[in-house]
Amino acid sequence: MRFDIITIFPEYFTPLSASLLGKAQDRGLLSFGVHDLREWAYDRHRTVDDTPYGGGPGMVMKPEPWGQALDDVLTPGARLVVPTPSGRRFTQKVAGELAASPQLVFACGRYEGIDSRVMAHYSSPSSGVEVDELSIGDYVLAGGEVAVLVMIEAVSRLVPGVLGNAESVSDDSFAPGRMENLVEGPVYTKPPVWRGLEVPQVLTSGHHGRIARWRRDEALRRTAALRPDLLARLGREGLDKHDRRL
Ligand SMILES: COC(=O)c1ccnc(N)c1
Repeated sequence: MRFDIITIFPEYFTPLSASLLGKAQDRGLLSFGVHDLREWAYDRHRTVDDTPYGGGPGMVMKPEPWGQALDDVLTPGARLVVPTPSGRRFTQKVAGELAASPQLVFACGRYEGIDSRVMAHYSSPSSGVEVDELSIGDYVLAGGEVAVLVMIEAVSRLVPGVLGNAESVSDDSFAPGRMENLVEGPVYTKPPVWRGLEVPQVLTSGHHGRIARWRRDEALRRTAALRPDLLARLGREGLDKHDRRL
């Protein structure tokens, strides 16, 4: 899977060569291209922004450099992702959708945002590109770069082979299927007792059926306590025949 990022702060993306993502690159599972938008700003001062039409504070990113950059970077079938607080919510489900794309191109906006004609241009059916304006939560950042790091990490771990065999995404919080609209329960490792606190006995019973039931109960309990909004979405169809007794 190919990720391309267009930004005026390419240095934000040095973490991509670290840990999980670095190893996945070495194994050829993922590839990243980080591009400085100013490479496509052809005026003497390499200008990428200007004052907003209609007045108001701040600056808006000019369409010309973005159009040149995106024409060069986008390939057929790519998805153009524009991180913005006004976008649709980025969720585990959306991450799964994006993980199916051959190429994701992220346009990192700064200032008051990117001239809206850029998204309109690439949203037209003739562009052959799908445009997603996505938000990682209800708050505003100085630029889209941090949001892109969040989305790249959430998406790339879903790409087959990126996580080791020992790790599975199917039991993650929010994972489609049994965990959709649920958060995971508590986890434990050695030592068996720590500062007088013991590991729940069921987890050392070796009884896999009971352990799975306990984990499901704890996920429901934790979701009810911390994310009642998710539990409301779970509905009757999201519960299995044993859940009703909770
Ligand atoms: C400039 O981008 C943002 O402020 C942003 C992007 C994605 N999600 C957000 N919640 C904010």
